Amino acid sequence: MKFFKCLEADSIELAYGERKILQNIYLKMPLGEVTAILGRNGCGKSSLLQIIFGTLKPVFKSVRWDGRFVEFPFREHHLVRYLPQHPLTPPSLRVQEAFKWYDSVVDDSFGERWQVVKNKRLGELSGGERRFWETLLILFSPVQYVLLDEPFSHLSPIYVEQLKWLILSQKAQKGILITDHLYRDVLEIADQTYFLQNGTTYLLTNPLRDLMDRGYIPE
Ligand SMILES: Nc1ncnc2c1ncn2[C@@H]1O[C@H](COP(=O)(O)OP(=O)(O)OP(=O)(O)O)[C@@H](O)[C@H]1O
Repeated sequence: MKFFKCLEADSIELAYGERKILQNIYLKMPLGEVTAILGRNGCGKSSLLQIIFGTLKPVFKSVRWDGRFVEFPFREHHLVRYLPQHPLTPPSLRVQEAFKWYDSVVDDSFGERWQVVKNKRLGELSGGERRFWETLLILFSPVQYVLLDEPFSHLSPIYVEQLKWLILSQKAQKGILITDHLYRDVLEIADQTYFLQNGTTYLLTNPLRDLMDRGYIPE
């Protein structure tokens, strides 16, 4: 039997003051697969990604890489990078410089769009264009895992399609954790999907049916 390496998030407890946000979490993110988290606004998805990345300190957590407990995953050499919901890069930086800075590789074969955009400053791009290139900055990083928090937000449908294709093209080399409210697009590329509700993760076995039953999408 073959065992695949994986990143695991287990027994996470998070509270903001008296308010419990996360309390019974288990996520298994195999290398070479896309793992998705869906859930209503405010259920704790972004907080969970930050805990897995290591920048948000919860009451308790066990984040393990290949079975080994990792306190600060973002400090581990080439382990993980995180795309937050907010802009990531200084607006004065040129796109090409940002890619160099992150050691992310988009070569000239990526096409005419790279030629057009590479010398522009990130602050000169539209909201959707900036989101697209910042997502690629993380996606093409030389790391084992990328955590993508709402990468489809602000993107027009053609960009969403391209991004889905690019995420799948990176799967051979990486583990990818994604959360986004464009659930149909997420389900299309996910190998497994968890639903986050009342602080607990549920692995979905029949995603569309389960999402209706849990009140995330209408009947
Ligand atoms: N620094 C903070 N202090 C207090 N409460 C917070 C803080 N950050 C987040 N929260 C609360 O914790 C809950 C979870 O927030 P989080 O951003 O993780 O949700 P989310 O599932 O990512 O939401 P969305 O889908 O809207 O992006 C929310 O109710 C939010 O108001």
